[in-house]
Amino acid sequence: MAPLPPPDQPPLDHLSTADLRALLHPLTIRAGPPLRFTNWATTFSSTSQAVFRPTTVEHVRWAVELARREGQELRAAGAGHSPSDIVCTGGYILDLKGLNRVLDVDPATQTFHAEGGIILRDLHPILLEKGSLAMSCLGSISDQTLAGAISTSTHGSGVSFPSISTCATFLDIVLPLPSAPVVRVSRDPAQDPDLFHAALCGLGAVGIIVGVGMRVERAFKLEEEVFSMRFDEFNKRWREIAESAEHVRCWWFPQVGRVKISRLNRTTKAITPPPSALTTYLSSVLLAKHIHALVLSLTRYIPSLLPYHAWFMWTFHEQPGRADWRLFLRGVWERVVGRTEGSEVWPSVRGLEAMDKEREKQELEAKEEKQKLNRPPSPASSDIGPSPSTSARPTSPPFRPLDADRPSRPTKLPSDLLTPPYTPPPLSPSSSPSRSISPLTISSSDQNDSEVYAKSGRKKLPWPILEDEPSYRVDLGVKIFNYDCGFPQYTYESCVPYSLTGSALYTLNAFHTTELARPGYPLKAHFPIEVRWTERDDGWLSPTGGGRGCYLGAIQYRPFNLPVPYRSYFSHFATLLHTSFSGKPHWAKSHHLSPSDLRALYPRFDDFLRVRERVDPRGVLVNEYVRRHLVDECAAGKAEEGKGEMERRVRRWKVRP
Ligand SMILES: O=C1O[C@H](CO)[C@@H](O)[C@@H]1O
Repeated sequence: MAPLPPPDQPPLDHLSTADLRALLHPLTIRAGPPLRFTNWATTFSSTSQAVFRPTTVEHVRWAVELARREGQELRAAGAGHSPSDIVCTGGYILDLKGLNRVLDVDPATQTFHAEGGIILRDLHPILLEKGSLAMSCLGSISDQTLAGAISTSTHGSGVSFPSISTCATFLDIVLPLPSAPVVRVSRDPAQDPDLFHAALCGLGAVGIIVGVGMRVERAFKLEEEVFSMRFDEFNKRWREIAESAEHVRCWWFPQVGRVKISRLNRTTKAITPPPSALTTYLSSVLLAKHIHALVLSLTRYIPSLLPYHAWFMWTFHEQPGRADWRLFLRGVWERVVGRTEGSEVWPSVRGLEAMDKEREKQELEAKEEKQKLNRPPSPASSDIGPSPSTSARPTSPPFRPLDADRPSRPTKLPSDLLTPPYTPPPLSPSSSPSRSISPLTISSSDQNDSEVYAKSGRKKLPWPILEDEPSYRVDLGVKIFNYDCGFPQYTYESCVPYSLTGSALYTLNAFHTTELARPGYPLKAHFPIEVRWTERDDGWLSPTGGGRGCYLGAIQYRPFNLPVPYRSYFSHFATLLHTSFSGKPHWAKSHHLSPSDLRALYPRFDDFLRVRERVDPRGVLVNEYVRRHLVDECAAGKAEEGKGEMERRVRRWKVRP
């Protein structure tokens, strides 16, 4: 392990525990609300002994050393966004948000070095101002800290874009070893690459990430095209769609049988004017927040309203075409007569038989796919390999690239990102996928582009690919990647191998459609289901560490912060994806897999545990989350007993509901 330069880390042995406490005193909170950690979704909270608010790496070392000497549990807290108990502890919490400096931005190598506690939202403007740089891919929000996003393998969407942590070039980590050393780790064989690969999705269990070196790209604008499709068409043509743009993300409304698709490409076109303040208020605040929350709170008592509400929100808020009451009324009518457009699986006996047959076929495919997973990956392919069904399926005409009539643009990152085993691209500006654009100035060629776009961009594409007008907008990358995720929510997300996307979607649709047909809609599922694709990466515990993947995410909103039923729905959703498709849960989202379940999914699971034991032999960083999912089969066993665990947790730290 390569320690940082010695002046940064004098040994701590000369300090007694009392000295450490005295040094930490001004940074310590021992009373009041901050002692109660609550995550963003207000779904998990814990009361700790003390919260430390370090502003320097030295402060972090003192806190880590104190916890190690006292035998206290210590967990790093970032922005608290994770909808899980990953941070919860009755011991010490290290609130890293004060460790938020950007130490270096280098436009020449397109890299930066920042402290781990910086929130992504605060990092973006600094990268832009200091180096005209931007992160290559982001998820739907930038509310997480840099270290938090790395530690949980936070992802965006794009078949050529791996998770955020893959862009890390080095990490500075404080270890809970004697004297709390700070080490710099990287892919370099001299810089403990094992610890680096463990820390790329380290779940706060392999040290405290205080510094991050990261590869970025020249700041860019994105053009977004939004259109919608019937689910069955989407289910057949998902691969064409996923590979048709740099970033593609989809929101599926199972109650409506349609999918909203957003395709993003880098562009030099002019930024499009935002909608008026009134339109934004009516659509994004009044409708998407207040009315949505009001109806969802009613559906806690009358769940049969949910499918109608899905049609309402689809018609008036989500679908890219013009809002039209007739569309909503058609949805209501279809619901009344018991059929949902866009689904090939009708809830009739005939439909259910067909569904069972197809299900058997899917299971067989999944089995074959699982067997393939156990074989070493072929060096020629970046995903697990095409499934027999998907490769033999092209019954429809090829998906027409939506910008066929537009100037061509780069669509992929360098091919060395796609070839396993993963080796990071050299940090030379010439290897960057980006182009020299200034996002803040609109050149005359931008204006020309804009005219071309205005003339050719709004063509209606042929039935049945597009039934409504696509909509377009251009803005800075970050403003397009991120969007308002509404209000607090329970979420569950699972990553299935890329080639199983179609089968997994089919199975989920069969499940939703069957449940939709049951009187009173006991499934009580909200909407939408998010569908996003991510390239293979090299984190040992990254869900896409073994190959390109498709993330499928369910959301149950908490209107006005009220609890809603979600366990039964998420448990079906999770079990379907885990058992039939080797689905790996997103680590930041609450799940029930035990160490042995996870060992079967991750070939480097035991390597991770070995590294963990090496850097944290006293288990300072082991909280209940880490025990349950990584190190203690017994803790997980108790969790699987079901309610027992939940009740115990409610006593130790209140879980709502
Ligand atoms: O991935 C996701 O991020 C947002 C915010 O947590 C959530 O809506 C979605 O599942």
